[in-house]
Amino acid sequence: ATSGPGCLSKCGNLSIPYPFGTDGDHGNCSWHGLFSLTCDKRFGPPRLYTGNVSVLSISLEAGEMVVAGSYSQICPNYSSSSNGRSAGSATHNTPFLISAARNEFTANGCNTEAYLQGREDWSYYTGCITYCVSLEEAAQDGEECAGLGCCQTSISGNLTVMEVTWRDPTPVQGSSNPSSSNDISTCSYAFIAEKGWQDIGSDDGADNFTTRYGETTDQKPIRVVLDWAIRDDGSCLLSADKGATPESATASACVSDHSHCVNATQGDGYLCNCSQGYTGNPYVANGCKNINECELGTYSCGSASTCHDRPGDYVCKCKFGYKGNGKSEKGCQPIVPVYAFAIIATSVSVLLACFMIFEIKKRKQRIFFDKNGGEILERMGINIFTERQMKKITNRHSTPIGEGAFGKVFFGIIGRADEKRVAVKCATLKAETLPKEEFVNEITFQFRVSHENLVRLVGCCLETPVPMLVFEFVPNGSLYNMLHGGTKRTCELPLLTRLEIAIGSAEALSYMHSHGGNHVHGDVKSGNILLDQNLTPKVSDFGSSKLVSVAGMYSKWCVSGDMSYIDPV
Ligand SMILES: Nc1ncnc2c1ncn2[C@@H]1O[C@H](COP(=O)(O)OP(=O)(O)OP(=O)(O)O)[C@@H](O)[C@H]1O
Repeated sequence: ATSGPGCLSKCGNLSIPYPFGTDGDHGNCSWHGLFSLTCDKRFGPPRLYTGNVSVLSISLEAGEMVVAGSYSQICPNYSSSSNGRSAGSATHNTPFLISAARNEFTANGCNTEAYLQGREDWSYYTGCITYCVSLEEAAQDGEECAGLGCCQTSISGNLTVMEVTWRDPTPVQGSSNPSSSNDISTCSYAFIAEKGWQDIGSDDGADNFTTRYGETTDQKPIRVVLDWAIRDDGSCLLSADKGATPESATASACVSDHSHCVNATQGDGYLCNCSQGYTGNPYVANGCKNINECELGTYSCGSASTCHDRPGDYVCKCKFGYKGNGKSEKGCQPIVPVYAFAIIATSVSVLLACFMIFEIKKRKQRIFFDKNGGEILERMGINIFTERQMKKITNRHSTPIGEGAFGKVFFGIIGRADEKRVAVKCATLKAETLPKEEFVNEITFQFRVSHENLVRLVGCCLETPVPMLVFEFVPNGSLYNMLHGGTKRTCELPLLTRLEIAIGSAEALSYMHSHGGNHVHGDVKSGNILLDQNLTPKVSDFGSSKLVSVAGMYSKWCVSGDMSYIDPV
């Protein structure tokens, strides 16, 4: 990120980010030559220097540089007077200032006063007094510097010149002279260093000063934090067309897209920062690069959302079935609320169950239809009704007109315009049907025979375990009811009518015996002789006992019929 070819981007392990650069042999690499560093390759690894001070690290974002500082010491054998050796530092005419926020002044020793004098006119003056009766009393490594063997104090900002001076402390009134009363013969040290530096152990586990009061050989470099900034180049300009927000502040050194200007931490001048969502070097063209938060894992998206990178930002897109903003506190909410899911799921299950019941019923109906020879009968032109049609015909079995051994008989109406009244026989007991072939023959025969004294078979429904038989409706009920039903009509039947009923019934039997081959009724009784509106007899149940027999009642003797009419032999 340096300004020209041949400029070093690294010195040893340290990066040299622009505006810093190594000038001299390699040309003008630093910004306006003001951030010039030198890389001393005589060391292995090479060391970076600003002037004669070793650079330890550079931070572009914070505008800080950490350098190796020096310390001042005074030892008893040098002098018992006030002035010892002193360490000074000067940063005037450089972009650097000693960071007041990040450094502090420390003095270690027993019975000593260390002063820090600063500013170019030496008008700044602060100091630290330490005293201890014995070294045992002095603050040890890691203990707080509170005056006993160790003292620390904050420093003022904007210091460009500093120097440490020493003086023996004035004896405490009432106590004996410390310098003569104790035998402490250690050296004292004073330095400016990064806050907390003294208490941070070095890599090999030893304290930065091996002992605070002993010889300071092989100690780690004292870390001093310097604030740097682009100085003498005006200050940040707020751009009106961008809403004059701090993020819109510009300055000539902030050349990268997505960068802005911020005021220097200390003193005049400014720093450049990459805008939020970008990182890199704002001092070079295109130096600020987008941060892919999704890849780095530095995003915070709610559980129902996924991270998607955007230039300078990221979005949390809600997963399928959710809506909202995964970045917001509310996060992504299900599009369909949970209770709606439950309702939908229940409805779907109910629908599914209904569909299955319907399917199972349909299959059963098909099985019975096939078993009862439905296809053959259909081909023969027999009226075959579906179970649904039967419900409609009987108006859901709403009008029962009688009950026999076989089951119940319901009144029904077929058609609308030319209404045909019918009697529908439905089995209520578990019954056995004839084998398919015989059943088909019998139905066909019943359907085709036609005699005015026979109850005509109109059709059948084959979708039930026992087929439903549909007969023409005979309005005056059975002869039995007419004779014994307790109505006054008993006396109303004149002899001639009775004879006509007997003749009509006999003609029906004769017809069946002569036209129907082996068709015997098997259950001739007054209950099976029905009377129409003209009291014309119509023999019913002819062959229907054959079509359907009640299991376990008659079939086991191979005899069908009413017990009271059966030949006792
Ligand atoms: N075609 C029909 N028209 C009018 N009513 C009928 C018809 N068929 C039957 N019924 C009425 O239904 C009653 C029962 O008839 P069903 O033939 O089932 O039994 P049943 O003949 O009385 O006895 P069983 O079943 O033992 O022969 C009859 O008594 C009659 O009143």
